[in-house]
Amino acid sequence: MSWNLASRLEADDFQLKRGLAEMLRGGVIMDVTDAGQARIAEAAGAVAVMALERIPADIRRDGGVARMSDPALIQSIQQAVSIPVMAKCRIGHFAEAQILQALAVDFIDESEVLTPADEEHHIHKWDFSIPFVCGATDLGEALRRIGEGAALIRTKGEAGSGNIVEAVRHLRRIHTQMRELTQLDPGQLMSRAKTLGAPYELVCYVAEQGELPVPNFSAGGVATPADAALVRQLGAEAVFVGSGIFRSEDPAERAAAIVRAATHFDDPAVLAEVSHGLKGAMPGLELGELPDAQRLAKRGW
Ligand SMILES: O=C(CO)[C@H](O)[C@H](O)COP(=O)(O)O
Repeated sequence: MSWNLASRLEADDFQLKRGLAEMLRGGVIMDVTDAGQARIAEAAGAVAVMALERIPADIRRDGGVARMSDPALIQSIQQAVSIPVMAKCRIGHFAEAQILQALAVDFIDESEVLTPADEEHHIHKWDFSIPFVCGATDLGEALRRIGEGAALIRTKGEAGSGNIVEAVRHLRRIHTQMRELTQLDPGQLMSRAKTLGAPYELVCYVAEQGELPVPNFSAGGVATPADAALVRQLGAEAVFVGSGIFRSEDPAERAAAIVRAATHFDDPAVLAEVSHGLKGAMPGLELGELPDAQRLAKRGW
């Protein structure tokens, strides 16, 4: 295989992975912890589910080490639904990723929601035939993950918080940084690659195209239909939702409402209709006083 990044991104196998990510555009990917929840998600119109043992709010509450889910759980969810099934491995835990690949999940999420296994290295994702999704809080982090082979980026937000503020921060930051790149002279791009800590070829790509070479979704803290509409209007091409659905008082209704909101994100009349009469949203966390050690978005680099 060529080590040239541009030719790797253009290769058929990467194009296929990216195409799978593009098929999820406009939709909602829901965290589910059992087959019953997966069926609720599918019936509500989710484009994919993320199989995991605990939703992020419960991982946050329980503390301790959070690892890849039991394969039996993942397989029971694969059998329950016909939509794509994603599953998470720990950052840098390539052996968990190998297991998920053997289970033929549709996407592997190298996720900060689980406890990192390696604080220095993320997985070399080019080694895998299954596409990876990775989180990012800024453009440099997004381009580093793509440089390692990620076919889909999601802004991290602050998973399990029920608070949209970090998702908004990360989306705005990435879009601002991409716009800035398009204004630079070619002679300024190497210097910018250095400050971003990002591969030069990918910095040049964004400067020319004004966008990432893979889709960018949003995750972390979506709790209401309006939250989903907000991140879509800020440029997220699809939305991951976990705790906001299954920690609310009305998971099935809320799931369907969030799907409609993600689709009709720029139609306030539809947003008013789907927001009407829902029961209680998940309780949210005020993040201002949350110490860094409890911030999942700080995991990875
Ligand atoms: O973990 C995820 C991505 O890796 C989740 O899909 C997402 O971040 C869920 O966050 P929340 O529970 O706040 O909706």
